[in-house]
Amino acid sequence: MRIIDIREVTKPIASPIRNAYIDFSKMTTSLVAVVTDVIRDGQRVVGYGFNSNGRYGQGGLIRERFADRILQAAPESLLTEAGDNLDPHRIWAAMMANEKPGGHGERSVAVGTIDMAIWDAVAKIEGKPLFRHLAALHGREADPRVFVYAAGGYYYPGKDNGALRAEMRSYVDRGYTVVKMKIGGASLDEDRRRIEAVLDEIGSQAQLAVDANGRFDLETAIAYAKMLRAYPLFWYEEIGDPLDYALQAAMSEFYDAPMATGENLFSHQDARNLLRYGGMRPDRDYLQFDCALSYGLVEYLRTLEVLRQFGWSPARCIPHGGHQMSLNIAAGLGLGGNESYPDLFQPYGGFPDGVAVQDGHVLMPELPGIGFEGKSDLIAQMHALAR
Ligand SMILES: O=C([O-])CC(=O)C(=O)O
Ligand SMILES: [Mg+2]
Repeated sequence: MRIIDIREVTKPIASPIRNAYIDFSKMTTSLVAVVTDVIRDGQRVVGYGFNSNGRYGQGGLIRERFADRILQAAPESLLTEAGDNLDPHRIWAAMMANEKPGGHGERSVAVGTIDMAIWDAVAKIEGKPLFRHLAALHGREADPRVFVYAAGGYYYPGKDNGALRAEMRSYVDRGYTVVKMKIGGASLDEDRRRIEAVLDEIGSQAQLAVDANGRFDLETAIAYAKMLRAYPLFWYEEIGDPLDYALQAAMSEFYDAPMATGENLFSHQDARNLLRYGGMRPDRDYLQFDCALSYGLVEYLRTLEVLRQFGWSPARCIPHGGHQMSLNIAAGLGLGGNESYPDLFQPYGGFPDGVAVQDGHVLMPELPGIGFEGKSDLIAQMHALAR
């Protein structure tokens, strides 16, 4: 059993949207295929991965460092002890040979993308959905019913509050019970009007989360906290710079209701610093680490271990990114749910065809691997790369 090829291509996921920090007019993602020599049900096993959204394609790093290290390793050194499957942990170690610690820049995205494809292949070789395989590995009961929330509410050229209301209404009509919108890309007064418009639209049918995308300094963060605490928000997200743990810690004095952060922390060491120094509260706050951006599931398992050491439940994790990989981790390892972007970043995000949101939850279908084969627009792109 061996990996015979790793292919990658950069794909556009551009749209005219803007958050408080960036626009997505040139956004891309890397799509990766890990081709094995294993045959299951008459088909070659190929694992697929991509890197969520927000960090652009990582083809240079994948081509120049990480894919070659896997392809050049002795094939048997990448297998489980029993030799009956690929071992994601050993493959991870091969990828990270000769990489210094710290400075967790975007190599974590390149590694996370390949890691997703490896786990897809592993679960296909097992002939199981990844969430069932993960639950079995960890001696847990899988729960195929996963909470999802609808992320959107971006700043958009020409979009007024009427269009924002219509967008949020459409999420509620599609079964979501929590919706999210951007803040910090307009004045505080304008954001207040946007929030009030959305709250008026969704009424008691759903709750609203707001996301500042790391834009605020402490003074602005506090000014917004004083405005926001008048509303019954689901969470106040990524308030200041992702690495400014002192700012995050200070916010707990000004904001009692739930806060969320972590989508731009890319290692278990950074996650640990957040828990050590960020004043996050395990009884109400949420952690949004996205494995696709942060060295993959092999590293995410280390992050979950850090959480355990600090007294946090995995149920406080609702990852960023809206991809099926995190859905599987949620269903298999008991995360609190997953993000979803009903109208963005297609075909990469979302659910297998026919999976509908009901009462804010989806039911995972029983597809081998991550489940990409169940999403026709996505698997068409994947098959074009390798099959
Ligand atoms: O706008 C983005 O970069 C995405 C984001 O923060 C989120 O989904 O929470
Ligand atoms: Mg965010």
